[in-house]
Amino acid sequence: MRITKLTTYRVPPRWMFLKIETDEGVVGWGEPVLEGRARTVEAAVHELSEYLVGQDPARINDLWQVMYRAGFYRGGPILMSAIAGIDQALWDIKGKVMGQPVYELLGGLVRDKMKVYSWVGGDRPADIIRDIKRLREGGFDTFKMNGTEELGIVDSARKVDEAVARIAEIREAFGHDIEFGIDFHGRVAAPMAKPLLKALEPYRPLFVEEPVLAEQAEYYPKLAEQTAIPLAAGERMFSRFDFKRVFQAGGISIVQPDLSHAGGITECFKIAGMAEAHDVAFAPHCPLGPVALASCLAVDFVSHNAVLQEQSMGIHYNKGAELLDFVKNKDDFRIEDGFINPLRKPGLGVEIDEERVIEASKNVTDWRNPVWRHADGSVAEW
Ligand SMILES: O=C(O)[C@H](O)[C@@H](O)[C@@H](O)[C@H](O)CO
Ligand SMILES: [Mg+2]
Repeated sequence: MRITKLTTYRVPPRWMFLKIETDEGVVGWGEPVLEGRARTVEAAVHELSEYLVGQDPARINDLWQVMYRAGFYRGGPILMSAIAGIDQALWDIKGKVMGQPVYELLGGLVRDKMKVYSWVGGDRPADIIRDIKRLREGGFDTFKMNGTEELGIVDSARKVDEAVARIAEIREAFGHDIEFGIDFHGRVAAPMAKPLLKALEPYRPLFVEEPVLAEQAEYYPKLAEQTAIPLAAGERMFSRFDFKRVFQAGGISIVQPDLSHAGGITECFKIAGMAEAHDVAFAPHCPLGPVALASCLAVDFVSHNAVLQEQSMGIHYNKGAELLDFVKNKDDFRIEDGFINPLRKPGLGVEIDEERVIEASKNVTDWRNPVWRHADGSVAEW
């Protein structure tokens, strides 16, 4: 079998799908995208396609190594997102050729269902109580929310109190009948992470995500020393080589690589194994589309230390399209009591509605995250 064509489709809300065709008619789908940089990743995919066309799609490991190593420069969000989507599509092809879901090719199920969580409260964490009440009716009991709005490198006790009051209100309303992660979203600098974690401690969140930015990873073990709250990070780390330093330094209890940013199934399966060796939980980041989610699930269902899966149904980013709008087999993604079942169809288990994808790709705006500024006009982490 030979790869014959790679076609990319940028679609709302901010995703990109990749279709890889072969000379035997088997087609694989991937989701190579970096939120806000879809066109850049698209260019990287098409640069890589110069090598890929004519190659045997079955040789995923060799193709991965060539894409990672043979361009001299390596790693980082753009290239690793391009590789991720191509890798996903190659696994989709392999599964379809062998008539098996990808998780079977990776050794079979370690669990019967996977716990998922839902975002609440949006960019500026408001209306959280309302969102939680609504989602609980849908069977969710685990959530994630932003911890703060703009926050200065050093900021006031009042800002800390505002952030904590929101969490106190949630515990007041729901007690420990629900669990939630708090995403600091890179908005909290090291000087403020300490007081914020200390003030949040009594409310026992399930985890705090990106307690500081990935480029400040040396603070993870220091922050972990001062708090019992499990710390999570990973959406802005892009390969085993990024994660290995975090495992060596310690401090992170949950790693959250993104299957569409960290080299795909081939790479994230290895990251999950590295995490297990360090007694670290695996909880893939996935505020994206259905192929990204299916790729997460393929690794979740074969990883003993997979604990929680992010999914984007109802997320504040999904303006213009929802998670399953481009999927024919919507029912396979049904979430019951906060769990999702394995996608049992061959390959990734996603039947893409190609006509709808093509239609949506004709008139797509380029999503950009907002540029936030502090009161003094300086740039604020979003
Ligand atoms: O945890 C999450 O989902 C992420 O922090 C998410 O909010 C960002 O990755 C966003 O998608 C970037 O544009
Ligand atoms: Mg996050």
